[in-house]
Amino acid sequence: MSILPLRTELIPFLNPYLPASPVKNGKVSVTLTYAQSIDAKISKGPGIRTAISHAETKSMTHYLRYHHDAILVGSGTALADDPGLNCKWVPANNNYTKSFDNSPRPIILDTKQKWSFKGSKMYDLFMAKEGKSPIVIVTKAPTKEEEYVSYLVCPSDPTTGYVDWKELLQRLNNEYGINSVMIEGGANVIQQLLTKPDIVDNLIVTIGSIYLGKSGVGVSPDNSVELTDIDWWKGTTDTIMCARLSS
Ligand SMILES: NC(=O)c1ccc[n+]([C@@H]2O[C@H](COP(=O)([O-])OP(=O)(O)OC[C@H]3O[C@@H](n4cnc5c(N)ncnc54)[C@H](O)[C@@H]3O)[C@@H](O)[C@H]2O)c1
Ligand SMILES: Nc1nc(=O)c(N)c(NC[C@H](O)[C@H](O)[C@H](O)COP(=O)(O)O)[nH]1
Repeated sequence: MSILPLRTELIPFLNPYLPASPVKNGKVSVTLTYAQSIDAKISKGPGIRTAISHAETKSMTHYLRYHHDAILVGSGTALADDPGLNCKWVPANNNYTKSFDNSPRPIILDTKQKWSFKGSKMYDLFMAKEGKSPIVIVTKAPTKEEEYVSYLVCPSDPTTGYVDWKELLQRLNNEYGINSVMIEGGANVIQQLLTKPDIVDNLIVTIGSIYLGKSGVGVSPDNSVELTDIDWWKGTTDTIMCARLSS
């Protein structure tokens, strides 16, 4: 399925929030982005793929993907949404460029190896040369290894079971040459990162005109979080907020 043309005013609006090039102080540039309802839910319920945003802001997502080396989601999102994580946006006057070249490298945080590449939308796109193959983050040597998948073993904190974001990003930079990562969810990943201004460089939130109700999956950080460098764009049914987490 193709995407709507990008609304032209989104280009100057997003420009200050795109990854720094070249990277600043050797730090991998991280963009945290997601779509939420008016009541701060990102899906109708656990594991339910839910359309929140208008097609014009979906095009923005693909434009953002074009500007990042990699795109990361948690295993919950990979399992619930079966996302393609490729890039369908092409620069104007460039009919030649292929989705494969423009697409970021998918990264799946799948410490328990619950997700399979084979049979996924990502796999079909990779086979059609319209998307890249994933890097799967595991915490110990993988119990099964799939063809075309790269496994990155990152030790985890024994109490939380989580890998350390700084270390993970450093390894992605050192071992895969990744300088920028767009993080698209889901709830668990977003919650962690909303309180990490040292990791997240830019925050881009789409707010759709819908309430998803009490059984929806919400995102709300453990502590209050202040934002800086705030800007808003208003589309047909959505608004987009770009900001930075205050440190
Ligand atoms: N509206 C949106 O923009 C949007 C975006 C993405 C997902 N979603 C929705 O979010 C829901 C999924 O969210 P979720 O919270 O269940 O799952 P998630 O995608 O946040 O994945 C959580 C899993 O990722 C792994 N993980 C997370 N942080 C880790 C860390 N630091 N170290 C190691 N492993 C880590 C763990 O295995 C954890 O169980 C789905 O309903 C999906 O539709 C919505
Ligand atoms: N921008 C946006 N609007 C939404 O309404 C929504 N539900 C998501 N959700 C993000 C989530 O990660 C999705 O799974 C991927 O956006 C799907 O990605 P593909 O199009 O398959 O590549 N993102």
